[in-house]
Amino acid sequence: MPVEDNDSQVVLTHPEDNSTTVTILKYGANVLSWKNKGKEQLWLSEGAKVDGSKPVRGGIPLVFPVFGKQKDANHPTFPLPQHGFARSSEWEFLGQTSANPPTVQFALSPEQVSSEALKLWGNGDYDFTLILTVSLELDKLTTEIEVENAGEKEFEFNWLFHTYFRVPDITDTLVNNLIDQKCFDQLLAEEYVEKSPIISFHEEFDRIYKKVDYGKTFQIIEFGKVLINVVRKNLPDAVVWNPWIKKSDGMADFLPKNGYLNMLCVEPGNVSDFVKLQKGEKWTGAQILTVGGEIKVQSNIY
Ligand SMILES: O=P(O)(O)OC[C@H]1O[C@H](O)[C@H](O)[C@@H](O)[C@@H]1O
Repeated sequence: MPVEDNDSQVVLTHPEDNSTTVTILKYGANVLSWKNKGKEQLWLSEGAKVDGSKPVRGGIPLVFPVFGKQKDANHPTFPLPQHGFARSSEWEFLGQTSANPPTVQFALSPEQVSSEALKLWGNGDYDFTLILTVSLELDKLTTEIEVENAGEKEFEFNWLFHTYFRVPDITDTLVNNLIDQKCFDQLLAEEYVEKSPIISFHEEFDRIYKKVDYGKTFQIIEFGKVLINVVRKNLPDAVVWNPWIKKSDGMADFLPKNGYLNMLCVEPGNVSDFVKLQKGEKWTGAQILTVGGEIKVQSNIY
């Protein structure tokens, strides 16, 4: 069975390799697991709630319509909770759109969002349709989002795939191709230009890399081997995050407590500004994740 629809989850299995699978929770349309040839690629907290009682800690949470907590009291996203409501709403499973590569779609529109949450965004005056498409290939997972303004009123939103990758040891993990990119360091609350040719992790890390050329591939590397390549379509920004000891200790659903050693978030999105959609307009963005391959060194001139 290439696609199984259980009550709360949808499981895709690659027709040519039954150890290549992806599991998606309908709540949040949160990818919980991506196994490539038997090897798990994503980190999911052992304390993650998958019963719809709170957003999932791990996998690929979906961030919409705001990233983080809005500071501008005049912006319509200001009343929303951190990272919006897409990750805490039950999405509708639309079904399978292709058998090979196995591909499925999920939808979110105001009917699926709690009326309390809806009211927190533009007084509930916005109408929208979100379609998430998840496609599983050998050595490759693609997640694509389409946002449509289905109402009368223009709205603005952020989008982000908050992808938690599983890594053997964060202290041996590197990320390349962010040199010379503008970034906002959320810990220092300062903007500067990244000068490291390759990023390493020795403490809490929380940076928003802004408007990075689409030709750039971010590679997660360990001991000279590429674990994952992250390619973006129409998602200019990337958040890189590891909570380290103190921050993960403060998150009740972050388990085991030393789990920060085995995870790294590289999160493609549109968060440094808002996407604006007029009535009837559509916008799409995607992340394309592939396993392995050669190291690519890309400066700003390549
Ligand atoms: O705890 P959450 O609401 O899931 O947010 C988890 C993290 O998301 C992003 O990566 C932000 O850059 C972090 O500042 C935040 O801590």
